[in-house]
Amino acid sequence: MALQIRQASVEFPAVDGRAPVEALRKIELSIEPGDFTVALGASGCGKSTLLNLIAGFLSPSSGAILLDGAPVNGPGADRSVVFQKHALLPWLNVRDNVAFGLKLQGSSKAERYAVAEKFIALLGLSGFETSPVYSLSGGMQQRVGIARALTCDPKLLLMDEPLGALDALTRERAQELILKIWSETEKSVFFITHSVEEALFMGTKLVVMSPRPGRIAHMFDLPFSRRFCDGQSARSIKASGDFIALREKVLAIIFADEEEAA
Ligand SMILES: Nc1ncnc2c1ncn2[C@@H]1O[C@H](COP(=O)(O)OP(=O)(O)OP(=O)(O)O)[C@@H](O)[C@H]1O
Repeated sequence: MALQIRQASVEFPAVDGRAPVEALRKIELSIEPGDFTVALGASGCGKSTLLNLIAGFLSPSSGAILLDGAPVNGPGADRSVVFQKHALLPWLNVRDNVAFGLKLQGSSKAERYAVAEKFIALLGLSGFETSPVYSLSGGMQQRVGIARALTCDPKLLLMDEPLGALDALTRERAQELILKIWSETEKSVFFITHSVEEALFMGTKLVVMSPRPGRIAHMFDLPFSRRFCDGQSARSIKASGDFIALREKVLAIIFADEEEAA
């Protein structure tokens, strides 16, 4: 599934006497099958607005969002969203949370539990099927959220800072897990983060955005996630000279953009 964003702008109307907000200006971006596109940028530069456009939660004020050439008119089962706060249903156990999307689609209990089982295992949650989600750690709850997003077999997984609330060690493990799932399922991913290191490690394509108005300031093709999927360790990738050099380059760009915008 290919997604094209063509000259898309979003302006939020004036509310309570405040000026309208030009959240995105003329965004031009393509996501091809298998791409892992990461959006990085200062707070308020429009990353979540861009994700909401792709998800179909928002319509552009001008321009177009096309999925395989057809305009996106709203949310669809071909796109699933994972939020920073996992938005689980606290009164359901792990299995029923994971199977929830399929229930909404009308699958039988046997069908949805069979699919849920597969993703519970893929996310390393076997043995916790009947645990209430509130009894799990933050990292496990986030994995339940990712398993739930995967059960509907979306072509494009949209992740809005999914690892932002995790401690450093859990976050590194979750990064590796997401890359493993991405390479095994061959899905396309659109991933938002505030961490330059995470962005460089995870993405095949990096989109650096700048604020006021939100726009794409820079784009980079990245090799590191494919190296990880080919067997190189995450630590050795993050400690490599080309990774560190690009990290410093991207940091310098972001700081320069922020100074310019200030
Ligand atoms: N529903 C809304 N109504 C009005 N303004 C909005 C709305 N949603 C977002 N904005 C504004 O649009 C701009 C972009 O917001 P957005 O949440 O997309 O940025 P972001 O890059 O995701 O920020 P963060 O990294 O802090 O999550 C901000 O100035 C924000 O205040």
